[in-house]
Amino acid sequence: MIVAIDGPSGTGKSSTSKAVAAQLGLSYLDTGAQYRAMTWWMLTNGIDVSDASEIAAASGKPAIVSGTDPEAPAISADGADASGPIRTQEVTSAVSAVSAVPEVRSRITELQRTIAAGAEGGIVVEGRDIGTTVLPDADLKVFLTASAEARAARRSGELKDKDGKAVADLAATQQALAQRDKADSSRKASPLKKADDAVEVDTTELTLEQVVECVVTLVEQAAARKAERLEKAGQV
Ligand SMILES: Nc1ncnc2c1ncn2[C@@H]1O[C@H](COP(=O)(O)OP(=O)(O)OP(=O)(O)O)[C@@H](O)[C@H]1O
Ligand SMILES: Nc1ccn([C@@H]2O[C@H](COP(=O)(O)O)[C@@H](O)[C@H]2O)c(=O)n1
Repeated sequence: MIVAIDGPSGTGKSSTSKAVAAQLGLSYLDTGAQYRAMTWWMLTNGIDVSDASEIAAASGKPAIVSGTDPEAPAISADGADASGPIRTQEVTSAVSAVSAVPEVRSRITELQRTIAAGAEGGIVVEGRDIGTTVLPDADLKVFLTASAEARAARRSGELKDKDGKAVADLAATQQALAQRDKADSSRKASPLKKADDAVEVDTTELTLEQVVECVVTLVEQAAARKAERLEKAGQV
């Protein structure tokens, strides 16, 4: 089973994909982490991330390696653990500019296809263009959405001070999410977009557990349809 989960920022792609993969014994690939690792490597290696030609020229240099265990996702750039640094504000602010460069996308798309092809027991791949470009023949495509307010509340709820009090400014968080979505949806190369054959799940009013249950059911139904098709074709 190849499952593609796409959607805008903060809709629950990572949390849902990890939980679905863990529950169904599938591998898991966080493609946003790959773009973030490329961005982190560029920032720490003196690449001017406002210059698309400099980004393009450097895009083939770092070795980006992703783990696919949903219980322990891992990402490294040139052998250095990138899982902490890729979540900094500096990387989040620069990643859309880096990921818009076609040379970056073709390099990372190739990595993603190689990983998906090697995942013998099946894989859940989450990102922005998995159903449209990276894995257009996925067995199931899901497009997660949620209102701008719900997404901002979820994201700002993650940032707490030492006493556990939320510290993020909700309006600023909402604006930052909107800006990133606009950049990701309006770029020329493989923009964020729902695939025509994707199932849209609006998570605004759902708990994470309900979203996971819904996607697990969709995967099971897609697996049953695939088994039936293969049986009819005499391949099992
Ligand atoms: N249905 C839900 N209800 C409430 N909170 C949720 C729900 N789904 C996810 N969350 C929470 O929202 C936050 C964002 O989720 P997550 O990181 O999975 O989103 P994402 O779509 O992968 O975001 P990004 O694209 O920015 O990486 C997390 O704190 C997560 O626990
Ligand atoms: N398939 C993808 C996945 C991600 N991106 C870019 O990476 C950024 C970070 O993604 P997160 O899911 O970790 O927030 C995202 O804003 C995109 O710019 C992408 O282009 N394609």
